[in-house]
Amino acid sequence: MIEVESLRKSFGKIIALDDISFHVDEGELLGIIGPNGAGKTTAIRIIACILHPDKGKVRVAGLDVTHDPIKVKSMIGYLPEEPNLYERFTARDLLKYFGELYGVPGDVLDDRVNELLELVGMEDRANDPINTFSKGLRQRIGIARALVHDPPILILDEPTMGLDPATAASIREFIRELKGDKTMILCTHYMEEADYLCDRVAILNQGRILDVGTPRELKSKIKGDLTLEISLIDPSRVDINLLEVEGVKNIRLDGNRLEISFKNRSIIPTIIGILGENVYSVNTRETSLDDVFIEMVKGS
Ligand SMILES: Nc1ncnc2c1ncn2[C@@H]1O[C@H](COP(=O)(O)OP(=O)(O)OP(=O)(O)O)[C@@H](O)[C@H]1O
Repeated sequence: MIEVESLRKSFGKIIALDDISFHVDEGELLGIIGPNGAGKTTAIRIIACILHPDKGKVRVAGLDVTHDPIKVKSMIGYLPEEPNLYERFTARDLLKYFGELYGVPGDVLDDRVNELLELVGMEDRANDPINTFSKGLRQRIGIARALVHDPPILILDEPTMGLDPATAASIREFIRELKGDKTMILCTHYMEEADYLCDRVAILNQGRILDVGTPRELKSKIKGDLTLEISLIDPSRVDINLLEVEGVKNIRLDGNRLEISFKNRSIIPTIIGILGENVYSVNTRETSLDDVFIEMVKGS
């Protein structure tokens, strides 16, 4: 549905995107994760026809974004990082205004607006002006605005940034409910969010894609499926070479904290045996996308 090929974009001397390629299949939710300034927003703004690329190609449903920007825009709903909403409009009027702008026929517009207000749980605030809304309500109305022309594609830039945990969770559930119906791109700094929602995740750093895969593939490739967190009594007595037994995928020693990742829990007794009485405490946890992100960005 979306094909990005050898995309480049610079702002003066800053190379924001340095030859990136990826695709999003129809009905898929692709996450883009990366540190600040990695180029995430630049990439999605080019796909949404807000920025022009310097080089490379982006096709949306077979249409080239530089040749057919109007048609492409009509297929995309875009929630920017900070949606610029018309403050004095009521929620209902804002949605009607954008519906008209996108050419939603008058006879279906009222129903569509009511449906969207219900979908984002804002029927009771429909007639209140935007400037009375909290950040969470603004995000909800921003998402409703992005959906007003019923686009097949939804692009969300940090939809839960700065929201309290309960509101963030309800927005995540909302995105999850749209899965399959819409082709989606989600930029996020929250690794758990990417893990929970995304079919595949692209890791972007300094304008380059480090890897793309399902959260499971990425975790397994980098770290194995389990991580042993060991608190040591005397880190200077640890010989890392001895711990590199078969099945161990990654070892990190930081102060008195030792992290060892592996695929199969059967090697745990071997490792504990090697460390012997130097072990103060042990904890086992599943490898997270956070681990993958830190490891990849550190090594790039
Ligand atoms: N309009 C602009 N003018 C100049 N530099 C820009 C502009 N937009 C982005 N950049 C630069 O391009 C690089 C990529 O920025 P971008 O906003 O795409 O990153 P990001 O991954 O979305 O970051 P964040 O996670 O902080 O939102 C950064 O170095 C940024 O400063």
